[in-house]
Amino acid sequence: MTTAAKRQLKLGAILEGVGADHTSWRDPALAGDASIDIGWYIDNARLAEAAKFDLVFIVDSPFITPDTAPHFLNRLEPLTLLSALAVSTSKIGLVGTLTTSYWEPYNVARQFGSLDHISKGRAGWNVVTTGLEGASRNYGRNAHFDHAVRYERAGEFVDVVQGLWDSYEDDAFPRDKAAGVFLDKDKQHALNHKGPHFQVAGPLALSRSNQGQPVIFQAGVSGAGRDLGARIAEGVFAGVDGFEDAQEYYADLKARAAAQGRDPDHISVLPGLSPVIADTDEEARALAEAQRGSVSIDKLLTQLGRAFGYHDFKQYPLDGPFPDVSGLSLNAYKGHAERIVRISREQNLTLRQAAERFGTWRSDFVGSPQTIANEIQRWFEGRAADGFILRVTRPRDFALFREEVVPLLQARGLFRTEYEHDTLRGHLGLPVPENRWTRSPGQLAAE
Ligand SMILES: Cc1cc2nc3c(=O)[nH]c(=O)nc-3n(C[C@H](O)[C@H](O)[C@H](O)COP(=O)(O)O)c2cc1C
Repeated sequence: MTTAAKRQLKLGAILEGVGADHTSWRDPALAGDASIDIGWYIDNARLAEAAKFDLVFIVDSPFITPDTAPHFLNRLEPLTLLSALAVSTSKIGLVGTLTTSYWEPYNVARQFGSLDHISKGRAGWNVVTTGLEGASRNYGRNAHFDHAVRYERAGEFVDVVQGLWDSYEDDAFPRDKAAGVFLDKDKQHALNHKGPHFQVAGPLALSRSNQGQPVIFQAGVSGAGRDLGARIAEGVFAGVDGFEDAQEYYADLKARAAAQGRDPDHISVLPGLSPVIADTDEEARALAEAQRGSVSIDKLLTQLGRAFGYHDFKQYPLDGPFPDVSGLSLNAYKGHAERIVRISREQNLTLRQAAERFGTWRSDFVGSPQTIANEIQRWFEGRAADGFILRVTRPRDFALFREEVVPLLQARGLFRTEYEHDTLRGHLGLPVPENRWTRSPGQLAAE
């Protein structure tokens, strides 16, 4: 485990345009088309880079309903968008979400491998299996893969992609003009994967980048999700519910990684962060209350239903107990749905209280810049987080965080004042993965 002296906070910025909630879009300072305006993304990626963030993060899902939150209703495809950001920035990491349920490993290996070359080693892939059942109907299926099958496929999918990324040894291309030798054929390798879900021959027509391979992110909550994250993830976007829940998640994920023979320091736990910042704690609390109060109960019930595959909670009495949903197939965002049910039962929440608690991002970070910095430090030093992923939408909130909170973290020696590396692996303190075809027999035997 890294000693406290060497540990540095990691900060990411989710670029969410008009917002994944139901009120940010009404902010007068936010253009209504921010989610489809490449200029908005370039501007905010550059602001995050100027504040020395580790990465920008693009979330995604291939299914919407009329009630979906504004940013998700009308947005750009992550990889297309990140390629434009790659040529508009020079240091910050570029992490995109792509589902393993409705893509092919060969294509995904090419796309993220290409982004890694275009960005000179700054690409990351947020591996999701898609929790929204409706996505299946956009890909010719009548039903979504069962949760357990989704994760089985996802594990094999990532293994194939990482195998394809190693198709060429790093010195496979001598490009010897005098001798007329472009490729050393002994250093090109076919994967010839044959598994329960995928058969992929390879090789991939793309060499490795200067960070070896893109960084793998994940956001599992359920047992299966955590096990997959512990095996493959180098960054985990954690959806946690307060400090104690975050400490439990952090300890559990690191233990699962160690149990699978991994260095727990090579998996960063990064909870989402939606701070509400004002000059004083009182003003910030009032602002948070006003923001929360501005979301209609209808919208809160819709957002609550999203974790249950957009189940319609409007059919139940608002001030009655959280309804019995045991008949629902929790095949959507299983971990989130199970946690909502558990907490609602444990705390005897009414449906209204559950909608207010889980229907919008609850912020544990409300206060003056000092208060926010203190709470970030408490989570970081209390091993509840290795860093955070800041949700970027309202300009004022992002500006306050960059200009008021980041300098406090830097003054405390918790966060970088300057980039020391050029790749995403470098920023995150991750090793460049050895090419499997050039590992020594001893290393292969040790695996
Ligand atoms: C902060 C955060 C961001 C997420 N972003 C996405 C996303 O962009 N696309 C997606 O399909 N799922 C996303 N998820 C959902 C996860 O991939 C996963 O399905 C969910 O956390 C439930 O985990 P489980 O499947 O292990 O129960 C996100 C989850 C969290 C906590």
